[in-house]
Amino acid sequence: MSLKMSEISLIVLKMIMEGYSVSQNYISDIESIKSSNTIRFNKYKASANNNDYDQVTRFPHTDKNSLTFLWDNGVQGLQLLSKTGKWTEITIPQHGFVVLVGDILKAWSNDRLHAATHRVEVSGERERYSFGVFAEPKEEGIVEPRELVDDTLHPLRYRPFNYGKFLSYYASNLKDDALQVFAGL
Ligand SMILES: O=C(O)CCC(=O)C(=O)O
Ligand SMILES: [Fe+2]
Repeated sequence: MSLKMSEISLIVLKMIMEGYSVSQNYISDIESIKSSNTIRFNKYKASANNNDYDQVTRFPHTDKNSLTFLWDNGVQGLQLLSKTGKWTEITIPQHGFVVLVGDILKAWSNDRLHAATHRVEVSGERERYSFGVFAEPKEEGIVEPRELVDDTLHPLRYRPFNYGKFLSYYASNLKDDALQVFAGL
């Protein structure tokens, strides 16, 4: 499973980056600091009210890794915040999954890709279970946006940074603007 997921995450990563016509060298750099995937199960109580946060991923957040793959047990509840500030419910298809861009891919793409803020709200009587595979760089990997940068519309937005240090910084304050504060220019 983990090996297959690594392959899929690399294919999706490549498709996205090739869509932006970045050089093969750049894609190889991104690939070369790939790591294994972290896996997480989430459980959400049925009809929990909004103050009853039994699961931290109920809170609005962006994922701090590069790409996230999500499945659920058919009890919907995942919501994405649009750029215009509207929450939209996302249905994860029964035999499919949803891919979310995380902060690391946002940085690598020099903000061309948007890491959507998301949260979970469960209503109804059934518990929600979700399963996430989180593709991320090695802790010692350096995230360095070099391409997709130009002087006019897309000036460089992030300094090169170490993924492990970024995670430690986020873990120490849990603020969702961690990427901007830690590495933003
Ligand atoms: O349960 C979900 O659908 C979302 C989970 C999530 O956002 C996460 O694990 O980071
Ligand atoms: Fe998430």
